[in-house]
Amino acid sequence: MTTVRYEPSGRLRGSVAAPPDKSISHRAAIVGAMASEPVRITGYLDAADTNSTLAAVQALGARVDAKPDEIVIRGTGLREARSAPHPIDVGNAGTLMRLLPGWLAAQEGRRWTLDGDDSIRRRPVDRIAEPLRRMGADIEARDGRFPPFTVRGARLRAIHYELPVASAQVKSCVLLAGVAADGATTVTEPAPSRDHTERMLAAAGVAVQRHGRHVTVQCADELELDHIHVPGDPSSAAFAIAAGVIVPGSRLLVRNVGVNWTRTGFLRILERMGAIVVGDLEAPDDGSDPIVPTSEPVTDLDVTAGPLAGTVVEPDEVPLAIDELPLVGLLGCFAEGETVVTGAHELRVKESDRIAAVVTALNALGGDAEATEDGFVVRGTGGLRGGVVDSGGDHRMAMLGAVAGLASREGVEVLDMGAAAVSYPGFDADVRSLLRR
Ligand SMILES: O=C(O)C1=C[C@@H](OP(=O)(O)O)[C@@H](O)[C@H](O)C1
Ligand SMILES: C=C(OP(=O)(O)O)C(=O)O
Repeated sequence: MTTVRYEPSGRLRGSVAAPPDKSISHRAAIVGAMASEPVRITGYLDAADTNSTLAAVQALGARVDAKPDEIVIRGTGLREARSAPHPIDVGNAGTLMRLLPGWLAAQEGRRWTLDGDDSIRRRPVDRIAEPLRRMGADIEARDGRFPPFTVRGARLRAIHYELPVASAQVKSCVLLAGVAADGATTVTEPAPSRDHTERMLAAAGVAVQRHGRHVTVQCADELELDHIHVPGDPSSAAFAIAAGVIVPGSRLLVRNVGVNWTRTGFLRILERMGAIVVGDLEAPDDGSDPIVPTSEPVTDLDVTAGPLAGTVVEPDEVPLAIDELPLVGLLGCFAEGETVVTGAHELRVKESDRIAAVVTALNALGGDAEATEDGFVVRGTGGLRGGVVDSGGDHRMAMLGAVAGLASREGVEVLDMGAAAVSYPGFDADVRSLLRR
């Protein structure tokens, strides 16, 4: 376990490029494996989670050629995934665990087991088992809910599925299964969540339409796309942005940040808190236009430190900022008044229970945070003293601890900082490049 200490940094200056997007990389590898012709992927994320996805699609018969600046995947086609003699290891990656079964469910007469690390074994899969069973596949999970679990493929029927929770992973699983089912599959979301799967399927020639909260995919014979470019990850960029906002005197450029509006909830929350972050964001879509975009916009963000005010994050905003909510808690310690996150019960089933983890970490550093059933309340205390944060193996908690250290009065020691490699292996080097030399 790597322990790393982050000292109070003084103002941050310079520029960093956002690392490639984890969500889009997972999807690119899976869609590449589902395609019949080779798919070239540029900007693929080289991190633990997305490497698990490359290994998984190889185990299913896709060929992966990794070159220094691109990956070429020669897929098996929509309905030809190969049987695997061993369980597929999803490692720590919830997105892989919940998206891949959508494709596997459509493989008639074949069966796979999926398993992962200790954290993954605590994360529920009944949320994908239910719709996939309704489509005709069979899923058996430990205690009915947890990995390891098996997926038995079948000839799938199209369904209309109303998501009980706003989850892009469950939506994507059903849409991927829908592409290979008979007919048109519709998913209804309680609130919009990231739409990378819809955009990528539309780019691959699948008929995808959105009507308000409903997304419909028509079945297809094959996916056709020859190139996918992965933009920078706004969830990873959020750590540098947060540091730039709370370390007094900072001014940073965070380059190549994906700004698909379904990922920029954190930037809108920051704006309400009074932060100065300037860039060319995609405008939110009100759901009235059925056409799904096929591209992923990017921008450079210019970040300046300044005073912050507390805010309330409402349930509908949660899916649009889900992985950044721990950082909203951290920012709350530096803001005037109260910062409240509501409707975020889902945080309890991430790599760790992120409601408990955030509250424990912030209080250990001298903050004033309280857990609620579905979120937290943080009272601004004018900053943080410092201390020790245990990441508990959760990459986002590790990086939160590091940012807290830079902005603290006495520094922060992060236990198991190595967890950052799940999504952002270059995090420590990027942060240190912003320190005054
Ligand atoms: O679809 C995705 O790529 C993701 C969706 C979110 O999970 P949920 O769908 O469980 O909210 C998010 O927390 C995760 O990091 C990635
Ligand atoms: C929750 C996350 O990812 P996953 O669900 O893919 O493990 C995350 O990256 O914060």
